Amino acid sequence: MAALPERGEVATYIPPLAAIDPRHFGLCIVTADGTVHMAGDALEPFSIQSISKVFALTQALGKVGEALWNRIGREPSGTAFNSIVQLEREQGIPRNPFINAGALVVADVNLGGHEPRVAIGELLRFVRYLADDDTIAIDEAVARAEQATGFRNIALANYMKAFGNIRHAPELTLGVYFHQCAIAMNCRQLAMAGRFLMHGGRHGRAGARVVSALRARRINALMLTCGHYDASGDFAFRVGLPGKSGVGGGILAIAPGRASIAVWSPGLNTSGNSKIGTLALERVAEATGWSVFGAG
Ligand SMILES: NC(=O)CC[C@H](N)C(=O)O
Repeated sequence: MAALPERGEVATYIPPLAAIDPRHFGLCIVTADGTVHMAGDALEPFSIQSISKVFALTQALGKVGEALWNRIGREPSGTAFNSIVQLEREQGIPRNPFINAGALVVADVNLGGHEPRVAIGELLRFVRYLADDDTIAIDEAVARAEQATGFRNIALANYMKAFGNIRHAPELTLGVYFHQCAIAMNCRQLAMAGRFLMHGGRHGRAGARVVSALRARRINALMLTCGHYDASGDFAFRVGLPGKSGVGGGILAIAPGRASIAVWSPGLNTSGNSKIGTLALERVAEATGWSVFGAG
């Protein structure tokens, strides 16, 4: 699937993602007053993949609070999303919650001694609540494919288990992780779900509190510094907003106080982030002046 190299290449290591047409493009911007702007395939569902790490992190912080940081760092890794190299030197403590190793520890926290389906159901309900949309569902074919081919993730979970930083049987923790990555959403649903991060932790501008303002600020900070793996610096340089990508080609970006933005284009750059999605966000930031670093 390298027919359109200027759009990047779709992820092929998860078989159902290899079959997605790279010509898709969708964009949804929800502004602070609740106005929804959409373009292209904004209502077409796609696999949110690592964007789920934002919602799972929020869930885990709700369960164990700041104690989470005893098991996960808050520094950019400078390595690929699925890298294992730092874990040996750093005693099984992942650099941050957005690389796969960190997200597996988050999944382990969310599992919390229950059956995987309890943790998965809880996350799905949380995402549906955030998006105000009960139709959001898990694509079971994607979850099964990841379970069958996710050897790197299986290695990461087992390696961290050896350090005692995975508390459950690794296959249970992996089950939670694979299912959260397989949540299917469209750009509109995703932008709606990101509103709490634009509104300082509130569901809408005057809505119920989802998390404290401090927690929302910190999640945004982690998205800015770690949301695009070893390309997080480049994303901050080009777009200037907290953002989280997924290998399904989606990106959720937050302009605090101004907008929640979701973009989807399945072709990826070499760091596994949507190539055209990043470009589109760069253009949106340029056109609107939205940036956490000041307009320009
Ligand atoms: N960057 C991503 O979106 C990676 C998520 C994917 N499920 C994986 O574990 O490899």
